Amino acid sequence: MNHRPIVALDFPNRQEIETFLSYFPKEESLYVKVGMELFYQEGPEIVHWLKSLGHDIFLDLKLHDIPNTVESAMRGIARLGVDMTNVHAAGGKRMMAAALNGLKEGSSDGKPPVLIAVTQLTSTSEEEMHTDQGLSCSLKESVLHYAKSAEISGLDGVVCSALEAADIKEATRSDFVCLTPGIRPQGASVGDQKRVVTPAKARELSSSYIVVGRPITRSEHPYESYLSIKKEWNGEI
Ligand SMILES: O=c1ccn([C@@H]2O[C@H](COP(=O)(O)O)[C@@H](O)[C@H]2O)c(=O)[nH]1
Repeated sequence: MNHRPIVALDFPNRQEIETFLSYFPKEESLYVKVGMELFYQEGPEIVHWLKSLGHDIFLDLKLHDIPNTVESAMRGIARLGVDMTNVHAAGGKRMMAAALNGLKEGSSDGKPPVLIAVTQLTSTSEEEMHTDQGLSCSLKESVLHYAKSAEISGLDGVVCSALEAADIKEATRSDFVCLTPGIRPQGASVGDQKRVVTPAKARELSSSYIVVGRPITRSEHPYESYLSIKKEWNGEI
């Protein structure tokens, strides 16, 4: 197994990314996450630049709007040539189907990016879900409900905590993707995350991809931290 953790490039500008990437060997092809912070500052050019360096891109903009708006936005995202992107499952089945349609229409090579849906953010606890969202079911039930909705809408998978991945895999088709942020090596600071799992545990619990930000980006030795997390994720330590 040689799976790369997806590195969340949560930086405010390209200059800070250049500094961060200078810790990595030039030939190391990474799978990186471009999120709102970076994309809203630097725009689509940041995607083109990262691709030109040989990196794979997960564009994490978590779209959530009326179906027509999301469909049009996804047409543009497909033209950027990213590898994976996402919406919020809470936008509903019609919105998710429209997102998929937009991606298909926008991809000139007939290979649209992988499309996944956020179920419950990994920074949300069960208690917060009850009070903030007014839901009375368990968090796991809510996540499973959103995962099934995403599958029915034709999406490739979901964003969830690794804590829910095994149940989702059981309830969906065999190649359904469970991309799991909220990853923390043993003893690392949890920050604002609530449903956290170590890289080794995420592997055990059937995550398809792990997304890791601060344990790598805020490390004094980013490349060493990346390699150590990658090894743990691949079951090598
Ligand atoms: O439910 C979600 C969805 C997305 N994220 C994103 O993943 C990274 C995690 O960063 P850490 O620094 O490792 O906490 C971040 O970019 C989030 O936007 C998530 O954490 N949870």
